[in-house]
Amino acid sequence: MDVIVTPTPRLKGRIEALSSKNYTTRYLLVAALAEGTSTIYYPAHSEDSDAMRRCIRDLGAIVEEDDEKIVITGFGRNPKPAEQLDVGNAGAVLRFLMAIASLCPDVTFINRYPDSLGKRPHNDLIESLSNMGVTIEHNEGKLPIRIQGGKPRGGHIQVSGNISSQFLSALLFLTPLLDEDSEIEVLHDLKSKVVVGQTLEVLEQAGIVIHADEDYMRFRVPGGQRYEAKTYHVQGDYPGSAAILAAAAVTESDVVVNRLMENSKQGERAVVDVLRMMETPLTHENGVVHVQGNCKLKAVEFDGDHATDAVLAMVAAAVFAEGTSRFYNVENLRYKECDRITDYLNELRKAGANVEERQSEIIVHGRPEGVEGGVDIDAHYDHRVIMALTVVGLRSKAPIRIHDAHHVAKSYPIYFDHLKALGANVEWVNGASSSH
Ligand SMILES: O=C(O)C1=C[C@@H](OP(=O)(O)O)[C@@H](O)[C@H](O)C1
Ligand SMILES: C=C(OP(=O)(O)O)C(=O)O
Repeated sequence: MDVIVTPTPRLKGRIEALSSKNYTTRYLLVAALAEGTSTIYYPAHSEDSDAMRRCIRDLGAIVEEDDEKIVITGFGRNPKPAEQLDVGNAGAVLRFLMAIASLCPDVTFINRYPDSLGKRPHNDLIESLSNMGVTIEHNEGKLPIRIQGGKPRGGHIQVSGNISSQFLSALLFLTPLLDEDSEIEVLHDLKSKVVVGQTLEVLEQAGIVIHADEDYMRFRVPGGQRYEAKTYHVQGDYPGSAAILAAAAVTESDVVVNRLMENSKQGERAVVDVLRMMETPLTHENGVVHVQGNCKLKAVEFDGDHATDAVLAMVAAAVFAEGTSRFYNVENLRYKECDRITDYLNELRKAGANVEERQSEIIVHGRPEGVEGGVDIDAHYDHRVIMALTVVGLRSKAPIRIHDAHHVAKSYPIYFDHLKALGANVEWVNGASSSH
């Protein structure tokens, strides 16, 4: 399915932020790793969280749900031997479960998205798990991946952090269950460091003890621990809401988004500060962000690694800012659902934006007068590209058509419903290519 985004000068209304994808996948996992029954209130409903739910079920968790909650009876440290797992296009779900699958005799992760997740590298985690005694067959570090585990060894574990923080998070979920104590040492740089804070927060809520150095480069993990069954409440999602807030910033708007905690550990909450730095009129109080956009934005310089999943939305806002914006330290955007630097900037250029790339930087020469639009956009299987290009389309001179926009459901299936509720002119239409 495609979406046609027709220029929309005004947005107005109030929405509830969707629930956080990253917290939902983590709570599902720790609930599965506990032996009793846990309850997760207000879980996210998206392809990625569905992937985690499906896989923990395949590994033996009992999952029941109604409109407001999921109730899970976990398998503890004894997942049921599953032959195959299908994580869809979800990177974090794959990496976390690769670690947990090493408790199973023989599991293969299938390659259902060869042009997206199928291209992403997992070598760093494969190397760490192999050094722990797990046998792994893989396609040059990519899917399909077969894991023959059983009894991985703790001890001194090294993992590289310069491609993705998910490899480290995966080991933090696994090591408390091992017989031995572990010491995890992060090699090179640690990208998306803030997300590790979410992993540690959830582990602590699940009763797990981890001693982390302040810079998150070294961890001591006592072995022989048990995950406790608990009740969890999922907070609102900043990465998805970042696109809504950017849309409000580039239009004349009066938009309220509820359920965005000021003290959240989601790095993407920085979108509020960045929009403020860009001089968008807004307030953030008691979990409510209120944007009163006036179409006027100033350029900004920002270390994107603090808010990885909001960078594309911020770049979309910068397309209409006065001056040149720079988003630096973002190289690992190249290893996501698509190359979020080269592929994304190509689509932005088609729409008329003036953007440049460096290996680890995105530079935007703003066009406050608006961009031409009137083009077809390739989604590259990437929900965040779809959301960001929609923001650009709202302020284009002619409509843009985003092909295969249904991939927005990876994290935010109701994104276009929310935008419509705010008055945006967005319409689903049947796409010519149904193969994606
Ligand atoms: O741990 C997680 O849930 C995530 C970590 C980040 O990935 P990287 O660490 O690969 O940057 C983020 O971009 C992704 O959407 C979710
Ligand atoms: C990159 C993302 O997710 P993942 O790495 O889990 O596929 C994302 O949600 O933007």
